[in-house]
Amino acid sequence: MSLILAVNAGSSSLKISLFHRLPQDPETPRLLLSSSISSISSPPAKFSFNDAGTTPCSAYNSSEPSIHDHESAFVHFLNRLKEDATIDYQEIRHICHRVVHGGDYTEPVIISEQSYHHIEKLRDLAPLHNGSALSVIKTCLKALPDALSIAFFDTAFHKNLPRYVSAYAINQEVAKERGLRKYGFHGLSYAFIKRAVAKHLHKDKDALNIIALHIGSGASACAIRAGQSIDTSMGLTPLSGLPGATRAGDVDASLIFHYTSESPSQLSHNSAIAKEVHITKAEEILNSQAGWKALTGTTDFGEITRKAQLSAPSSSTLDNPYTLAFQVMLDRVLHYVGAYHLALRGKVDALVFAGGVGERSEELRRAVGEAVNFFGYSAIDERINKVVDDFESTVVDIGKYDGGKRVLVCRTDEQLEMARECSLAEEFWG
Ligand SMILES: Nc1ncnc2c1ncn2[C@@H]1O[C@H](COP(=O)(O)OP(=O)(O)O)[C@@H](O)[C@H]1O
Ligand SMILES: CC(=O)OP(=O)(O)O
Ligand SMILES: [Mg+2]
Repeated sequence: MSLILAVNAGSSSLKISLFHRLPQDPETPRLLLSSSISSISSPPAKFSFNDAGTTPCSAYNSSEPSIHDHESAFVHFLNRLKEDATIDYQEIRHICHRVVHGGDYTEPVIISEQSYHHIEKLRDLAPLHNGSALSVIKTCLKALPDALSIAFFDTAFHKNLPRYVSAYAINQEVAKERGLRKYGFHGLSYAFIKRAVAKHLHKDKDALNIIALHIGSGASACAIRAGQSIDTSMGLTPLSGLPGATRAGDVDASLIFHYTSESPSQLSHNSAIAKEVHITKAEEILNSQAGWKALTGTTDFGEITRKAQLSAPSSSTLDNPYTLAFQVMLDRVLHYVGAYHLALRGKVDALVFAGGVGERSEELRRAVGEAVNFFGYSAIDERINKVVDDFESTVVDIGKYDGGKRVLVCRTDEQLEMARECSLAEEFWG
């Protein structure tokens, strides 16, 4: 039996799936089990382990205060896997690792000393991700030495961004020398979404035009034309664009120099108020002390929608921090949907919601749906929007059949995307 383990180190979670590769059908690896550790950045972490191979499928859930980072999360998973009587973990031949920043690497690579160092060098450009992925890779090399570790990059999907989209308006010699350009992220998710939506719409995936929203702890939007990413909201790092659970998203780049602990009255008496801010401090503030968490105190977008007043916002309802956080998110999402609608010249097959929030927040989908209706998207069918979780299919159509462009929810699966690519190229990996 040839097993493929796929590991996805997200900013707040570690998602792991184990697949069986069938040589007669390499395109469709069969899921044997899946596990997830969520809320890693807001402990206690939640651990789940679902054995899809047993009938009925057995599920185990627990709260794990001992898990404090991605490495301890992975070790916890491995210990649980070793106890599983139905699986022989020694049969794992390939381990696929989602690595968010690949820099100039645009294809998956086998982990070697050279590729490991390449990923390590990019650590600062994905501070919530590359280091965590490397800690899991290191654990795998030690714990499963006979399996081949392969890195799959989020950035790869955006490799053909037009130069005028990827270029920042800065000195291009410096930009080239230091690799300062838009890379874009969530690429494994967008690759999965592209295939799943094309199948759902019975369209050739290389003729598909969609606006995809991957909204989880990290959130981004992507304009896909003829199957290719032509713009995306994250940039040099996964910080820019939409706000996330702990990330600020787009802010005026000068803001960080003014983000000091001094009171406004002190500031107004100072002639020079901009401070020297160390880069690591700036990164920490914008990546880990911002986003919905900074606005409301919680990283859980579900809690935000439960506590927000969702009717039309007014100055009094916006005093409620949950309402403010919801409206900020909605405003930024609409900003990108509008821009990408134009980038695609209105030729859009579907608007697609994905990611932990996109797949679960009926409220955000409803609010976005209402706003984009005049662009010719179908009105949201509330009977479906409210019960998306009850559907088993990968793609759920939440738009009414009123002749408009489709509005879809896609249960994205970065682990399956990697396992599929790995399985198709097994001979190449050896
Ligand atoms: N019922 C829900 N409604 C809205 N948001 C939810 C719900 N459940 C989870 N979420 C959000 O999903 C996010 C996790 O998304 P996910 O894509 O799994 O994360 P990651 O970015 O770590 O991969 C959490 O930050 C949480 O805010
Ligand atoms: C790129 C990124 O932000 O990923 P995630 O949403 O999984 O943290
Ligand atoms: Mg994720």
